[in-house]
Amino acid sequence: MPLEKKNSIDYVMETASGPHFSGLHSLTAAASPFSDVNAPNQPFVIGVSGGTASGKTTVCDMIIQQLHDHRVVLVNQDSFYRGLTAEESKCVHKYNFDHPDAFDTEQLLDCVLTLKSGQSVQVPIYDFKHHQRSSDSFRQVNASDVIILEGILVFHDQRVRNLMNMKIFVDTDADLRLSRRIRRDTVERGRDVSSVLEQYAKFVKPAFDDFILPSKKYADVIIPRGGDNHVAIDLIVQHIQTKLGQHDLCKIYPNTYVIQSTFQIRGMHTLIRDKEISKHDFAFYSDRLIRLVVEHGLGRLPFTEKQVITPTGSIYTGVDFCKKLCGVSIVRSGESMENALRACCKGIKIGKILIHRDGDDGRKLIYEKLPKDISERHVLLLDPVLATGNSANHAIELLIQKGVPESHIIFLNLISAPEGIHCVCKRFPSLKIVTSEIDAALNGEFRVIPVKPSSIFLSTEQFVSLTDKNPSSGSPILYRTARVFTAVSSYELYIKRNGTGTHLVRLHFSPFKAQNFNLASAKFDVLANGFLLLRGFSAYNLVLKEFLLRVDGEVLEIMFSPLGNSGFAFVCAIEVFSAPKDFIIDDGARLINDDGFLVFESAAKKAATTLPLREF
Ligand SMILES: Nc1ncnc2c1ncn2[C@@H]1O[C@H](COP(=O)(O)OP(=O)(O)O)[C@@H](O)[C@H]1O
Ligand SMILES: O=c1ccn([C@@H]2O[C@H](COP(=O)(O)O)[C@@H](O)[C@H]2O)c(=O)[nH]1
Repeated sequence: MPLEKKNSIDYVMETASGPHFSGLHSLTAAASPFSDVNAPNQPFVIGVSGGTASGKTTVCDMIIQQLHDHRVVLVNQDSFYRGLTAEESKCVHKYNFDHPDAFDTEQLLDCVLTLKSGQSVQVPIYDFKHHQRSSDSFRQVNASDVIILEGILVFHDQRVRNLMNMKIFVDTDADLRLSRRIRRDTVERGRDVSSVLEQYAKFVKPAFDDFILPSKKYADVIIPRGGDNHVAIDLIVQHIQTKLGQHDLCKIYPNTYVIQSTFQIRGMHTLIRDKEISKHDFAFYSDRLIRLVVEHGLGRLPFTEKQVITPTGSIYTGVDFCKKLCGVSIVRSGESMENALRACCKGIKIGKILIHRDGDDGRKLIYEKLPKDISERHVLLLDPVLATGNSANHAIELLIQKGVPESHIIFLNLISAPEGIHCVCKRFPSLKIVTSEIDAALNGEFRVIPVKPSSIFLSTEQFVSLTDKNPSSGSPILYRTARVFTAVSSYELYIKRNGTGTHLVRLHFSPFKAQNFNLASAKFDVLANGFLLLRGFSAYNLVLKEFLLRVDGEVLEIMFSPLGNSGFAFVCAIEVFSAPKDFIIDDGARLINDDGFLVFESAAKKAATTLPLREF
């Protein structure tokens, strides 16, 4: 069959037999071919060592402060002091706290390995005054992006060193360290100066020379003057941020860009993923996130240099935006990104692609409405969730068939799954993907649907609201207004959480004349979640149409598609009622007619129109 025919709306609608899914399909982790990349990102482990009172804790605090947009946990080697036995406690001044054996290194190893595996741990609490661990309390340390392991001997054991991605040695003058130690131990640890000096001479200094200083060679970075060295700390933080900001997939596919994560962005993601979020907040925060993605995507467009004269008469050399641009949303969910795109690019042209699954064999049908000159434009392809990537690939293929160079396509997502990134980037290496978060992987429970769950959401701005100025007497108010759509437009109705079930859709059409529109001359198709409800429909009188259809999910999309010369569609009112789940008998429904009866199989997967009541 010629492609033209295959892509025609008629063909799509004729052959449509199942509901449309937005491309978000669940895969079990086991089924995923990308298990290596899907494994949760390993935390970045930083080891910080140095002599006593060198400023290790101070440096760690400064790093944590600057890494404010990441989850960072600090693990102190001190927490793993074994604690003294009753016998040892009696002559504490003979105990060497600076020898590697003073620590339970096996427990420390376990702790870091557990945190690296993404689990939380209970870290012991050590009391320096009594040289004991607390017997009944622990500090809960949660899994995080960065683990900082700090202590005088954290570089001593090779197994601990091997867990570190970065090793920092804080190098502070010995005299300064001693003076700090005297002050700290007398003020904070209840010691007297002579015992501090005695311990220092007997254990602390020799252990520094024997174990700590020799471990300096393992350091990747040496920070002279500890916390006073702001330049070194800034450089370290920048390096960590680069490492963290770069998702593994961005290293594999350099054309994948994840917008820089901040607490604000993580906070917004936390909100929109919270099943308790209100509709209003969901719409507000997802829109904020989408705008960030759109702005980032626009930043990936080519630009030309431009000079302007400022009000003070000087020349400002800047850049000029790329003008040949358009948005294309993958219907249905992509439309939720259109407003953000319009807010950023005034008057931008927006096209639509509907990917329609044809049966269960994976075949797809495509309906499109794209700007005629799309081949000359850079395309921002919109779909908030990149899941398996199948729908995206169909949409991209279509754009390329329309003459858009692959490198002129920027695919914007709110949330991307690794499967989707692999699927799209492997096939289209020159295209760019911009996303605000890459999820761990798709799994059975992963069903983020970032469409705006407002009770009803109109996806277009190309509509006109009409009012009948001369209504016939007694005409209900419902029929005195209408919405006219001059382009493919859809309403998204958020039904309820997991609204799977049968719904009655009622459409009201009352043709009147207003402004330059004669509603009786409108000719259009109406689709609901991909089902063709009305084909080539015109309303010459007041018409009420009812349909029963099953909705799998939370969103019911009703789409109006103007046809032929009329160039517009209209509707006066839409009503949706929920029916009991088993309202339509799935198998065995029969239509009795003169020739016998017709048996319907999988009736619930089809749309049914109700028949007008007649008087006999
Ligand atoms: N740059 C600095 N200037 C002044 N005091 C400092 C500085 N760095 C650390 N200190 C002080 O020295 C003591 C030991 O510092 P700390 O960071 O706890 O070292 P460590 O963790 O290496 O034992 C603390 O009392 C701290 O306030
Ligand atoms: O019960 C204890 C345990 C340890 N110490 C001393 O503490 C330092 C290590 O901590 P820093 O914060 O790195 O200075 C070590 O030199 C031990 O001597 C102690 O005095 N009593």
